[in-house]
Amino acid sequence: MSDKIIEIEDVSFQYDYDKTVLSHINFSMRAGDFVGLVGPNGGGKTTLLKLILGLNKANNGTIRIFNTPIQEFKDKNKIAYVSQKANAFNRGFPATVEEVVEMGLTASLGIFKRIKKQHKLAVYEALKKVDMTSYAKENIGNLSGGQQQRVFIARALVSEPELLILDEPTVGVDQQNVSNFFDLLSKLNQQHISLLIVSHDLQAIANHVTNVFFVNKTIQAIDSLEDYPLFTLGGE
Ligand SMILES: Nc1ncnc2c1ncn2[C@@H]1O[C@H](COP(=O)(O)OP(=O)(O)OP(=O)(O)O)[C@@H](O)[C@H]1O
Repeated sequence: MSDKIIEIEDVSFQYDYDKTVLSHINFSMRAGDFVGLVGPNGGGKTTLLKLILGLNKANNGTIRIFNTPIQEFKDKNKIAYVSQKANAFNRGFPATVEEVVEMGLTASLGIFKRIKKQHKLAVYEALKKVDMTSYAKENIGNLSGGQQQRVFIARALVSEPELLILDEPTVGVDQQNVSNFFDLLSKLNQQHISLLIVSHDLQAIANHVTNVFFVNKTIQAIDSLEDYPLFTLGGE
């Protein structure tokens, strides 16, 4: 059995019949990889993530997730997704950090199940992994963008996924915290969580990931980000 956790072969995708967003994509990722996807705005990065998550359905080609054809893949707990702008809570949002992380257990618990002691422990462990235990009782809306993003990672980690998918998690986060955030991702990667991340933070990508791919309708593995001028990548 292959150790590839994602295998995409010759996949194309269109939202509208006259506009191909992704064309003949071949891509794979192995357990333990930390993969970065870069490319211009509108190049199809989020669309590709949604294909992998089963939220978009490919027009052609095949996708295998953890060695299973995507149509048959049911083990949703193996993958966690932190979407773009997940950190858009305003100050008045009535939930504590702890409660937000508990939401990550809803898929396995069902919404009306009581949170038991072992679930509280899982929430605490997840917060520990992102260095946020001291904020457990804080209102989520009172946290900075970078802190909120850590809480979302904790919410994603609480179900113990093997693959964490992140779509531009550092939008609106200042440079110092971007660097700290990527350090955290590297730490998780060392703890055997595979990571697939879309980001415009090219420097952070260059410093942390194991493989980088350039997505702009097609996909291409790249060895050095210096091969691509910043404006082509839509960098900030
Ligand atoms: N639900 C949708 N319906 C129709 N077209 C869409 C939809 N979502 C995205 N698109 C189009 O598909 C193309 C790719 O969008 P996508 O969001 O995947 O790009 P991206 O590389 O993630 O961009 P960005 O870096 O700006 O987030 C764009 O032209 C976009 O307008």
